[in-house]
Amino acid sequence: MSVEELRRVAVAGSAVRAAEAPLLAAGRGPAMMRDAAWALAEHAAALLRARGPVAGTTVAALVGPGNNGGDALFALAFLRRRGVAAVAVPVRHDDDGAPRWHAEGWAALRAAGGRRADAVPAAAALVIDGMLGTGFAGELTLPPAARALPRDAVVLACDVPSGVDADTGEVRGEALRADATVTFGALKTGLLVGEGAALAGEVHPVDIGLGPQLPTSPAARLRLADEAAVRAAHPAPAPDAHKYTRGLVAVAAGSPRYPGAAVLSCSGALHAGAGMVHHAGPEATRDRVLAEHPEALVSTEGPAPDRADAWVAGPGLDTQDDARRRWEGVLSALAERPEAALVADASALELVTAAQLRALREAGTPVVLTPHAGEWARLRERLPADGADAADPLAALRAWSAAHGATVLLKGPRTLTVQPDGEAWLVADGGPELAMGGTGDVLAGALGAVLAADVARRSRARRAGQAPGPVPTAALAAAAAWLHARAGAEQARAGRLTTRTLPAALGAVTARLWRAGDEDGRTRG
Ligand SMILES: NC(=O)C1=CN([C@@H]2O[C@H](COP(=O)(O)OP(=O)(O)OC[C@H]3O[C@@H](n4cnc5c(N)ncnc54)[C@H](OP(=O)(O)O)[C@@H]3O)[C@@H](O)[C@H]2O)[C@@H](O)CC1
Ligand SMILES: [K+]
Repeated sequence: MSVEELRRVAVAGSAVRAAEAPLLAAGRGPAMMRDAAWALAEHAAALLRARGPVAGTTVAALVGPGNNGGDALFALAFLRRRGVAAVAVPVRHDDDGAPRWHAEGWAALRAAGGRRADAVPAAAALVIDGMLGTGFAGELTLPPAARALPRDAVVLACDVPSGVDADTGEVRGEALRADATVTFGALKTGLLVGEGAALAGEVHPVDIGLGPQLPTSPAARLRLADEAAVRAAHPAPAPDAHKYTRGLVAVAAGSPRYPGAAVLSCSGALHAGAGMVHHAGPEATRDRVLAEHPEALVSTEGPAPDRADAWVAGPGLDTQDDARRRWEGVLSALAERPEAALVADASALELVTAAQLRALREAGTPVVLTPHAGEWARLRERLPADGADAADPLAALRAWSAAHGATVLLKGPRTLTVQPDGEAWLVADGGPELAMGGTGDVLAGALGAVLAADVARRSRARRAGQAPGPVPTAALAAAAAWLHARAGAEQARAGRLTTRTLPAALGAVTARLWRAGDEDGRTRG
């Protein structure tokens, strides 16, 4: 893994340990620890500098029995040389009361003029959490010194907030919340998902030379969506584009009971760059869609099946009425053009069956299901899969996606997308501004646009005699979620609070993505 990739790819804490093992056996342990401790001290100094002068402050560390504590002790020794009063607080003791901690680390700190104490001094401007790292197993009961920290203490976690499972982000007992985490070797999945994400604060990966040893298989990595990845998944239209080469999105959404969903889904698709949107629905929703978007096509059944590049099905369908008929209509259309993609959202998540997913998989149709947490729980209950009830959110998604052959986009403040071969993406940019009715309808539409553009590009490549390769469904879904999250942030910045203006913000974000790509001289799709 390149240093650049270290910022964009996370692996399990246990994978980092496995990568360290051969280097430890080769005697590189002390050098790696020095690199880790140096980086930890640099980040600590940066945190102090943000608040005032570094020299003259007090920094304390809670120090555990293993190498995590060793990192913290060496970091204190480095800080001591910058004029910091460095205090080590051991949290484990032998029967005779002596601290159980990294002996060389303590020797280095003592030689640098640091001291030991039983509790974090009230004067500490910063507390380093060096209690437990990747060697943690089971559950943690916080030691008294950690429990006694003032609520407003600034905490910098060494590698992992103690008590967090670095593989899964689970906290089984107690854990210490951090303001920031400096993590060594690679970003660790447990810092980005589950409770770990909420406890780690800002996460800073540090290269300690493990790159070539880290796993490369998609199922062992979690990739972070960023602008470059999103532009690669959803590039600007080619200069010779016309409306069909940009992708036609068919939208089976909305009902007389929930007409707004049709409008919002169509808006989402149009503002994320669809060449054409065709709304399939009853008169009541068709009229509303046309009133908002005169450029949309509307009909009862949707476009001719060979025309649609992606179907968006589910938002605002009325399960009391004709939702099932409309859903089955979408599946029949897809059966006639299996290379078109399907977004199953909202009501479609209640309707879809295991047999339908199997048929879609066998036909080669890219499928993205878009549950939020509640819908995800119901989906797993209704359509079980071995391993899909794991407490580890990523493992559960991977198990379900592999079993049912569909990509899942799990919505939340941190959205995860996982495809059947285990490739997984994280979109960490979402904020509370998107926790509102209707934002999911916009996302479903945007996802339709991103998938349709990809399907249209592939059709063009096939016509040109090229083999376009497998559909990177999880990356495409992450791209849509990223655009949507950025649109939410844009809304918040502009002081707008209703979902009605979200599609326009999405349009601005998409246009900016494409314009910046032009300026970078990147190729077009
Ligand atoms: N090796 C290197 O050169 C490098 C290592 N690096 C650093 O080392 C860290 C990993 O170090 P590590 O393997 O020593 O494990 P670590 O996280 O310190 O904890 C182990 C101790 O925890 C204890 N313990 C376990 N569970 C517990 C529980 N539930 N409740 C209470 N205690 C529990 C257990 O003690 P036991 O209970 O078994 O007596 C064991 O002794 C890694 O995160 C990174 O910071 C980097 O600097 C890169 C170079
Ligand atoms: K720690």
